[in-house]
Amino acid sequence: MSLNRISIRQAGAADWPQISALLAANKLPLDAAQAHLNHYVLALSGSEVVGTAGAEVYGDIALLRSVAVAPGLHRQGVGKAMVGLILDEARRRGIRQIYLLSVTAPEYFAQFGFKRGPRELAPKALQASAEFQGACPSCAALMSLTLIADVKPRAGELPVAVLGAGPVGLAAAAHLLERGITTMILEAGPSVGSNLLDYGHVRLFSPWRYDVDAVMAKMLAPTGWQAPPAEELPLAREIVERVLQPFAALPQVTAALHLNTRVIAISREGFDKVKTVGRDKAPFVIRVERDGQAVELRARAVIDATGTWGQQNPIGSNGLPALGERELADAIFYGIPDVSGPLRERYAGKRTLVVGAGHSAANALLALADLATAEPRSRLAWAVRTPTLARVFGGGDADALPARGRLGSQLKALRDSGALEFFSGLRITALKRENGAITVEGIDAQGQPVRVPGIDEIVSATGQRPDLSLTSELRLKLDPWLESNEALGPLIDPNLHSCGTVRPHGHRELSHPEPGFYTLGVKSYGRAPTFLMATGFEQARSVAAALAGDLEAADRVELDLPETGVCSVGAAPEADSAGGSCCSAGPAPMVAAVQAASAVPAPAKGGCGPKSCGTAAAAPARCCG
Ligand SMILES: CC(=O)SCCNC(=O)CCNC(=O)[C@H](O)C(C)(C)COP(=O)(O)OP(=O)(O)OC[C@H]1O[C@@H](n2cnc3c(N)ncnc32)[C@H](O)[C@@H]1OP(=O)(O)O
Repeated sequence: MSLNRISIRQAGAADWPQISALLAANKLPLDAAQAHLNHYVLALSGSEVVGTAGAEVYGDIALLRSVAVAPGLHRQGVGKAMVGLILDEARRRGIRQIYLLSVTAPEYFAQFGFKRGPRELAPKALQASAEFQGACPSCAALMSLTLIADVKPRAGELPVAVLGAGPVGLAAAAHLLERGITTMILEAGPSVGSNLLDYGHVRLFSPWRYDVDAVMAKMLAPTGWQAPPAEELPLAREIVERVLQPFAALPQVTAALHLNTRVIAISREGFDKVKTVGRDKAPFVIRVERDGQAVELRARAVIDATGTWGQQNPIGSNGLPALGERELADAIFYGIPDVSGPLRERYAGKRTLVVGAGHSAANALLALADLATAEPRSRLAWAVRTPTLARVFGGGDADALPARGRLGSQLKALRDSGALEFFSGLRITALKRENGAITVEGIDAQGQPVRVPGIDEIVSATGQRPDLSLTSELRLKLDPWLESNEALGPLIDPNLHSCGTVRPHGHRELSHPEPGFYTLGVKSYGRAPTFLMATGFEQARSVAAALAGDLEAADRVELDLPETGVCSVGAAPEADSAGGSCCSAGPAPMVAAVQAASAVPAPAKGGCGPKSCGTAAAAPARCCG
């Protein structure tokens, strides 16, 4: 930023001598300022510091202080530019309220919207700060400015609740906010993208261009956010770091986002599932657990984008936990363990059985194979329920997502190399602890009993299923076996399709007999393992348009998904939802986005005034600020 020949930049530790000289010349306190320099900005004329402003940040509140401009440059907009910058950065950081103490310039700060208030009402964190503890005199006026208002819907206008702050939930929130719809995002985890972070080490096979929702990108653009390289493949955690966290830091998103808020159940106010008359007018009631307390929130519509990651399928081939599975839980990892990172010791030198035929299993097997190379005592076994492996190995070079094709080809090469014991057509029925190891029991493709003794660890990559307990009091229409939205079932049934192309679909397919309730994202596919993040973004666009009453846009669904290269005509060889088939792009883990480095904007920077009381006209000896 430059005002004629004045430039403004963030302060650094090396700037302290010039900053302290300017503050002292303006009789502003130095106490504790140096500790907050990372939230200070400077105005420079050449290399000379001619202005400064700073903030002390305490969670989601801040104290503006140290606003000073060299006398020869007063009233040229330097102060305004610095304060404006600090307020913008504070909003971006999610600071809800900013305070200041000033003796000389309350009227000056009033032009930014700061209002005076009783000093006793300042939050405790500020009361404990150096300025409140004596650096500013007791007569300094307390002023405050609300940067992010709490989401309180206007009378009669309840928010739309988005359940889940993963990529699709946040995309839905982006589309709703863009349309001016009051939105409330409820996320069980402590961070946005909590599920993605669970397998953050996994490289996804969809390049960035499929992994960033267009409206999220549009909302991020004014912050200086840079889209990641379109053709690069992200790690799962990079999607969180490079897209979801910067998006969540936008003030309007921060204001709508409730972390650590687990949805327990959803119903309609005053209506159980049976009662019909007037049902469509009744608000939704969302029961959540927050800080150990059950709380009920109201919403005019609900978008369930909670995914399926929290509900891992069991190992038993009949969909029930294998006999003994629960008792052996400490030796079973459900998902994709980070064997080259924190879990290396758990698997090094062990005999590990991977169960599952999807991309998650492939990732786990390839990582364990690398570990076995480094730790030759490690041994690897792989069990799949299907006797036919064409879909497991995927379309290779014919796959429109090269990384997805490569994953299948690498897995085939590993199997062909003999580096692993391979059990195809194994339907696991029981797990037992025998002689200090696990014995796996099952039936082979010919119906003959199979026993695999001597397993130390099991990685279960058998896919996920939706948690339907949240919605048991709502009227949903689900596919009887996929538990997907009913209308999507025939489009994605792995018994019928071996192909990744899903007909474009939107709000109509995603709605239920329960008016105002939509299932989006991986959960809309139920147990079908073929969901792509890009599908979810289009779902979000269509549903937000429908909720805004823009049916023309809502019905104009457009979806261009990459082919798998293993499309077959007619029925697929065998349905096997275990851990994501090679249809489409597999479960969310394998599908999403890019690589990292936090794109979260730099923290806010920002001061009290003279250190003693008196009127400004009397030019007090100590200013505050
Ligand atoms: C929270 C704290 O930091 S409190 C400490 C405040 N700082 C001080 O007291 C140090 C001495 N003062 C200064 O350094 C400067 O005068 C500042 C920082 C208050 C203002 O910076 P400047 O760059 O001169 O102001 P800027 O150009 O941004 O704004 C000018 C406008 O504010 C108004 N203004 C400037 N100072 C004051 C003031 N003390 N009270 C009321 N209005 C003021 C001017 O009338 C002008 O309005 P206009 O544009 O309509 O003419």
